[in-house]
Amino acid sequence: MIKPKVQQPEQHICLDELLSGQTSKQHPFELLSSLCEGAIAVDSSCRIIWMSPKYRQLINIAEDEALIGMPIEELLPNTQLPRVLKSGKPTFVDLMQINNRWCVVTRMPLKDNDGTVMGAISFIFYTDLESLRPLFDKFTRLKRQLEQQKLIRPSRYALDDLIGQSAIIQQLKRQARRAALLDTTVLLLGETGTGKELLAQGIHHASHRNGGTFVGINMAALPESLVEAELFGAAPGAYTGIDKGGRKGKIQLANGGTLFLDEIAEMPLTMQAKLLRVLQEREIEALGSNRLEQVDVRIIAATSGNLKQLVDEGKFRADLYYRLNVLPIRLAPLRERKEDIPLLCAHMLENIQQQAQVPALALTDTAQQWLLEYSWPGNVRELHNRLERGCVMAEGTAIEPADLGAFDDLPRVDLNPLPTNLHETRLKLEQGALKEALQQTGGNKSSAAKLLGISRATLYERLKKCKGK
Ligand SMILES: Nc1ncnc2c1ncn2[C@@H]1O[C@H](COP(=O)(O)OP(=O)(O)OP(=O)(O)O)[C@@H](O)[C@H]1O
Repeated sequence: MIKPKVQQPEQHICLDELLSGQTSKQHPFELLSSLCEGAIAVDSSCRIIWMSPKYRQLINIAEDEALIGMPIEELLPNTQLPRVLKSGKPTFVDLMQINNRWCVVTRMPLKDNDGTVMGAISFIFYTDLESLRPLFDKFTRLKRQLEQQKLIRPSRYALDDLIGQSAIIQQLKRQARRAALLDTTVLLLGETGTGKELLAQGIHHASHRNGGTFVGINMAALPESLVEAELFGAAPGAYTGIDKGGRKGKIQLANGGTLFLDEIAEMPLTMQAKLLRVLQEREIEALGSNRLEQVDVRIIAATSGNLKQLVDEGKFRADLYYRLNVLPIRLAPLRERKEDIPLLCAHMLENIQQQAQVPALALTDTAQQWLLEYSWPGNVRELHNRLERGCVMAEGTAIEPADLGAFDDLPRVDLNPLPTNLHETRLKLEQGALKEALQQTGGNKSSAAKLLGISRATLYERLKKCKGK
């Protein structure tokens, strides 16, 4: 059955009627002005054609200041009236901050009898938001929840996402699978960028807790004053700015799931005592509360430092260290498992090229060779960053060592034209020649040595000398 078309009432004001006063005996703009807390109208080019006295007061504009004809965006940079003009559609209820006061605003297009948009008008209906308090409270609560959700890092990775064929990676995966079954506290030890967070997510994913939440928090990124409320939550009224219902901490948010404490060595000593109670008693006490709450979380902690040494120096609680160190798992640096580099590169290049929608770029043989020779202080994260850089910098169809930043840490050659120490000058010239030769040969050390007329061994020795400078 064909439904009859329902005519929607047009939601706009007819400008001709408005300006000719046909809508009322009173001047139409005066009528509008009396209905609300302020109103402003613009023409089709977004210039002000009228403003009510109350609106002037609201934005602190003197009565005699001439504003007619001025582009509205010069006066109110955040105005939404241009949008209404463009779309020809009204916005009925919007919140807008004018002079630090929240206002409820309604905006309507002004149309002529043919329906052509000739301008737009904005009405401020409320400046006292007390009557809207419940709506406002709900808005604030939802906004805060959203912010908290953003802080919760969802478990996006499974153990299969850990790339590598080396015996080290295979063993790491086996250890992680066993840890996932055991539900005990795990301590991940490894340099920056070795994949500690990735592994923590993988363990959560493979555990019976995978229906719960994975909550990650980086202790190094939190100011000390916020650690307690962030981790343990805060009772209502614990300090100003806390919601009526109090605030949940990360431990509560991870209830039933896994809490990942990254850079645990940075945790302040006072908080270490509270964390110990979580591990021993499985209970927490929110900031400003004297009530204990039971929690069921699995803790995975991680550090790139030496926790044992911190214990010996009195900077980390020994009892907490032993509680965390139940199942330590070491993640080897990339330089100890270089055989994983080709596979990692293949996966990463595919991802980068897919995401950036750029044509496929391969690595030249010399670039591959350089990747295997480099020491990778930033580990897998650095590998990813260098490949991303390579994809951006490559000029031809393949990525050269220079595109990966291979020669960045060779010192810059800056020759002083004035006579100076002969030894220094010779060294600088030598550095320049080495850098130039490597760049010309795309990083191929044998070719560079040939070009310079020295042996490969001498080239290595000179390079070492340059880096030491
Ligand atoms: N074996 C791997 N396979 C695939 N990607 C990896 C691997 N290891 C690390 N990565 C990637 O490298 C980046 C760094 O990993 P992650 O953040 O887990 O390291 P981290 O050890 O927690 O670093 P930090 O100590 O600096 O926080 C991430 O993008 C991660 O996905």
